[in-house]
Amino acid sequence: MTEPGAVTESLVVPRTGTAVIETRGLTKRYRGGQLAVDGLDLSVPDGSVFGFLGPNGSGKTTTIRMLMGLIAPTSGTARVLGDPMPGAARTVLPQVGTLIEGPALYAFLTGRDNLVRYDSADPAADPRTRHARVAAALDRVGLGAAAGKKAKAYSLGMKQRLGLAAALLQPRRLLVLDEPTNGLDPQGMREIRTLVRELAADGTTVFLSSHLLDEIEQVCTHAAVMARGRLITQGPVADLAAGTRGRLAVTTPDPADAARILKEHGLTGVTVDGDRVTAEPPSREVELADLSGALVHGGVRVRSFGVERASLEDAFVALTGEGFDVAG
Ligand SMILES: Nc1ncnc2c1ncn2[C@@H]1O[C@H](COP(=O)(O)OP(=O)(O)OP(=O)(O)O)[C@@H](O)[C@H]1O
Repeated sequence: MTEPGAVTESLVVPRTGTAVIETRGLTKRYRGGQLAVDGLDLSVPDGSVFGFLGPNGSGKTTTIRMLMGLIAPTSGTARVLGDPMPGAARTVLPQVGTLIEGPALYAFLTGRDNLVRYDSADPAADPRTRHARVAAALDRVGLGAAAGKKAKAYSLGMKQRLGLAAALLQPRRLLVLDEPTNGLDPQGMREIRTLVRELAADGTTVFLSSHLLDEIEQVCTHAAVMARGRLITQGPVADLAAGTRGRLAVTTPDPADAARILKEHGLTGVTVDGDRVTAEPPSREVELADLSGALVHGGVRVRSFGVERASLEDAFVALTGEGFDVAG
């Protein structure tokens, strides 16, 4: 006989497929006339690590400001955790942890006292649990041992983690992080990325903006790609590049000869980087065998030969016709 409890449990439907952030035609034109965000339809699935990717100036920060109710859209709508923004800001924002434009820290206070002060400014925060919550948040971001140090002695990466700890003082359904690794050294970047993965594994949806393609590929399950205020594409990261063909790559100690032969066979976009020669792949699969044959006949010693999996960068270039300008 089935226990009633077991039956009930099997009926619990996980919250999947719902959008934590949803925008329709979201548009922002600044007073000077600048169209910063243009008709954005964004859908951020529950439980995703969602990368909001675009070169500098593509409208990411403006979008985040609208999502958080900090500025009003010119037109269109935004829903966060199912409720309209900015209308429902008072009920929505307490469920959202944010790290936008770097944490505001008091340099002469310790990391711990910064968090105590931050928590005290939150009217909804229970002072009786304050010290326990502060300690837990510091541990969560790996700052337990440095909690007694003044914030001015923290590295940039530690300051950023302290900002994240502030966002984690309350249980959150959604974390919104604007360029969380900006300005950090590789070690600091790794720490933040690891932390983001851990937070997501705990079930928190993470929405993070970045102008770093490899960061999105490393950390995110889903992404939206912006260029000049418009959404180029969105979806699972694995699918975004799937529609794009990767490049033909040849590794060889004879790169100049290899490049010449590829060009002679009509290949375009041939570039040489050390012992690596890449090109736009030929349009028909059968030509690949002819090409490798031609290289060998031409005396090129081939170490490796093949069409590589397309990266998000390849997809961006294919979709926009522009290079992904990280320097912005
Ligand atoms: N307050 C403002 N008034 C007028 N124009 C603005 C304002 N804020 C941003 N812009 C312009 O809107 C466009 C989008 O800027 P936004 O900051 O949203 O882009 P971004 O993708 O976040 O880039 P970044 O990473 O450099 O902040 C840019 O052309 C920018 O110059």
